[in-house]
Amino acid sequence: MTAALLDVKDLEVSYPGSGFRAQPFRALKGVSIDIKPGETVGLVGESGSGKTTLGRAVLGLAPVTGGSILYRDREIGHLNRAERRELSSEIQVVFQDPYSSLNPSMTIEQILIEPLTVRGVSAADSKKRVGDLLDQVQLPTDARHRLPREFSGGQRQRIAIARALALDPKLIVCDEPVSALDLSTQARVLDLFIDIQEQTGVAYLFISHDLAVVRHISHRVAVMYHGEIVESGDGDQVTARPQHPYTQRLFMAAPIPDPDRQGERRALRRRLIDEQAAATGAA
Ligand SMILES: Nc1ncnc2c1ncn2[C@@H]1O[C@H](COP(=O)(O)OP(=O)(O)OP(=O)(O)O)[C@@H](O)[C@H]1O
Repeated sequence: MTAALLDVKDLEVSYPGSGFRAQPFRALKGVSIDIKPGETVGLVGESGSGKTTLGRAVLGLAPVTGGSILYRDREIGHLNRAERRELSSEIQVVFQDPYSSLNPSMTIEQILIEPLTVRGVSAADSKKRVGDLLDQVQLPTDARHRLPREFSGGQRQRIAIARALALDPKLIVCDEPVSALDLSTQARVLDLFIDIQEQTGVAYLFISHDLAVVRHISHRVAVMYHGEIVESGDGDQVTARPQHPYTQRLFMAAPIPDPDRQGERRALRRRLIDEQAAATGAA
């Protein structure tokens, strides 16, 4: 038993050649990363570096050609049907674009009930759960009868988060979930992610190209460059005193103060995660 919820080791992903690339393309080269229960690991990197590919691999959606992905000590490539079904509840995803990720013809209630119905939750329990989910993402309960187009980008992202939470996941892959939002909305949605984590103990793999966003939310940060993790560690260190030239370039483009107002809160959150993981590992 390890204390990690997710343990990725030496992961290789190759896309088959097609179109402009005749040869297979190695999108991930020996990537190792782990996430503890309740922890946020931020994944930062430039466009095309492989961040989404890693997120998709964790969701079982990328052509893995080597290495391993252990989720709660089980190799996700070797699960039977029942285990895969369980895994698809426990690992959820929130995408970047709140405009295209919600079915425009379904009401919010229908959107949130869908994953519950698939898992056989009764109609009465599902309706109650919708109320709880809207509450959790700080939307009014009368939102349930409205359509996605009646909401702003930030509110739609809250709905996407509520949908991801419907089945009580242990891990959410968040792929650039605030990149399409304006700055003040970004800050509120990031704080919502943190509040939800504190309430539920869910872990996040949080993908972003923005160092400040990743620093705000993450306990630990990994930097991806050309399909490899080139730097990782404590979020404050990586984001304020970067070592790799790529991270340094990012930092030069948008310096982040160190320490900042959130520093103490982050340090406390980090300590709690480490203590919990140590307790689990010892059990
Ligand atoms: N389905 C696919 N088939 C072939 N190549 C792919 C496929 N998906 C991604 N790639 C390639 O893999 C590399 C990594 O892509 P990926 O989308 O993981 O990067 P990213 O860091 O998430 O970029 P962005 O921030 O732009 O989303 C890119 O060179 C991309 O062209």
